[in-house]
Amino acid sequence: MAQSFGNSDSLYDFVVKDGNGVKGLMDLGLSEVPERYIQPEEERIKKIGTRRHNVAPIDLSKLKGPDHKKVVDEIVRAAETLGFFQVVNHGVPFELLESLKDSAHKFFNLSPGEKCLFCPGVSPSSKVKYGTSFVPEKEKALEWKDYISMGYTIDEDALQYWPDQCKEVALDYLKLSSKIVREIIEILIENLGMKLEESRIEAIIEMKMVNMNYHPACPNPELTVGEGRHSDMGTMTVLLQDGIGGLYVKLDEDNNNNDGEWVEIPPIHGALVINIGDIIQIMSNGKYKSAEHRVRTTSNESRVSIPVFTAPKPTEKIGPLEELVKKDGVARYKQLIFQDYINNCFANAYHRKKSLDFAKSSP
Ligand SMILES: O=C(O)CCC(=O)C(=O)O
Ligand SMILES: [Fe+2]
Repeated sequence: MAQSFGNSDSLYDFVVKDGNGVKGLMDLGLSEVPERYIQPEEERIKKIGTRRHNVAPIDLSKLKGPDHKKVVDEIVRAAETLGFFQVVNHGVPFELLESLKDSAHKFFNLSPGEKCLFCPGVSPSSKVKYGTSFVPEKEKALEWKDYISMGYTIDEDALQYWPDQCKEVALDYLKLSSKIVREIIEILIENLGMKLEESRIEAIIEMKMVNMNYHPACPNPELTVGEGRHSDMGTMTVLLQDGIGGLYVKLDEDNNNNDGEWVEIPPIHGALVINIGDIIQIMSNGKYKSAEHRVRTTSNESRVSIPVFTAPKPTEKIGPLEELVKKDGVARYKQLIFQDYINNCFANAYHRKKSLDFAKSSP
């Protein structure tokens, strides 16, 4: 028998404050989504008629052979156009990818009480947070998503504070993904005719975090979103999605022949998705794209996705690379402190504003 929520506040308390999440809501046996989850028309995601971005994944192992230049060109082209691409032979073992997905399901299948041991204010570390939606206290329509965020500082803390169900695999994944990120950043910077010192590259990916996202099967996928439109505010993201699908990326409106069409990044078994973040778009003076993306919900299966986010530390100064500004004759973005950028992203996310607009230099 489905529990009824007398008003929107009691639903909010149940899902957000009491830590039941969307999973807890679905476990009540709802046959339709509550009002609070219904997205405005323009944010709903149409499955039918959406093209799949059927581009072969890039084989990273070939960077070490005679095809080096060809692989570099593929990476650069993808970063300059869609800002999303998939990679295989990336160094993260297949078994680890499988364990990650299993451990995400294990964590979200815990009771609300067990998951809420990681709720803000209760969690043993401010770097570890279980929650739902994005900024639920500010959002009119909630996202159909629960998540656990695990910020990295040192191995000992990860092994002490991250949830037992996933800490070991998540830590291995974070380390291997960081290597991929470093390698791709070096390629992208070199392609601009520059070389960054090792310490500078480390500085722009100093903050590292693994998230596990959980989108329960949803009775009304046509009305909801698993994740609303956004671009990743950090440097680069490595993403593992399961086989269910539903990740949509917006094509660059500047490319002629389309006006912001959304395409689906199809799941490829064993592949990882690479997503260029806002910081790389800013540093490259707009040459590489941080694309808007969002996630659809599904009616009959629960989806998991596991991103590793990398970003500068909050006090880091960011802006277009100086040599590039000289070459281009214009700075398309201003210099700013990353913390100010983060603050702006959180303040505007629920207004669906493009976070990158804040960094644009005045005309
Ligand atoms: O679930 C996905 O496929 C994408 C997740 C995502 O965009 C994010 O967590 O920033
Ligand atoms: Fe994202």
